Amino acid sequence: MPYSSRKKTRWFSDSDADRPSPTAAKPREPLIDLAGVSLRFVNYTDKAYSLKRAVLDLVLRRENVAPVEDFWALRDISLRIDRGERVAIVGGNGAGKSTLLRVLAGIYPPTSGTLAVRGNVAPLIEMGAGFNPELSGGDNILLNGAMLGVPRRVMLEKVDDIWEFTGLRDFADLPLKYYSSGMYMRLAFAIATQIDPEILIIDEALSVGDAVFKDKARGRILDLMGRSHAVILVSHDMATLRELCTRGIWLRQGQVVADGPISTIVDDYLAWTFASAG
Ligand SMILES: Nc1ncnc2c1ncn2[C@@H]1O[C@H](COP(=O)(O)OP(=O)(O)OP(=O)(O)O)[C@@H](O)[C@H]1O
Repeated sequence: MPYSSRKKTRWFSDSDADRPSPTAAKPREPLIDLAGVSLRFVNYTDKAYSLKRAVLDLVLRRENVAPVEDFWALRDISLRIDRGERVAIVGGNGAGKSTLLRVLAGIYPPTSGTLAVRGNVAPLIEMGAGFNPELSGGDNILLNGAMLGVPRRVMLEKVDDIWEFTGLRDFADLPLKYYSSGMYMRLAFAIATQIDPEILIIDEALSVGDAVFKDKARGRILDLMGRSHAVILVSHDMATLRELCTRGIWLRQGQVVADGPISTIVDDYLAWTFASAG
């Protein structure tokens, strides 16, 4: 993935990895380091801003005339994730969880602050976003593989596994536009998980497909988690987070309100949720 060109993102070098930790007896190896990361979305809020006015602005070369409203989805986030950690991000709707994952995956560059990442990142986010509905399932496997940076030769070796896993081999030549949404997600999931990630980022991907496929998908995610050096997981399923994660980070309105052992964070978050609901 061509993340190295992204602004404000520093990628650790191998020499960083070799450097002994000056403090800890058992060195902790940082894989992700965020310092003061904030992210601003610019929302165009003026409902009266019409196409006609946009054309006039263009013709008259008027700039920035549509009123905009800044929205800070992440505010001053500093955190470090070490090798071996399995981190859950919890928080209510709109707290900034998915946005934080996208920053970690290099999809959104921070507006301010710095992000350093060591290792290749596999985001199970927006799976199938690069699919072409006009192409067959088979062609989409190769296309998606290329987008994930997997060489065609390697992807060809995986095709059989992908069809086996999805159970959709009979539909390999069918254009994707004729797949049901469940079939589409199965294929997207199978392709996205044909990778060998160092850092695994998962956004609510534990509930893909029908009951049978869900079990298979979960098994595959557990397998990937076992092979990854660090995992960052977003889910509203607190029981799953307790089971799979070691550490929790609680986000509220784009800020970290608590960071600690998973059981403490889930307990505190649930207590706060019920207290604020009642
Ligand atoms: N592309 C965007 N443009 C403008 N605002 C956005 C954009 N993406 C997200 N937001 C806003 O940023 C805030 C955080 O969104 P985000 O999707 O990160 O929340 P979340 O914690 O993942 O929520 P949920 O649990 O509902 O999925 C929300 O207020 C959302 O409306």
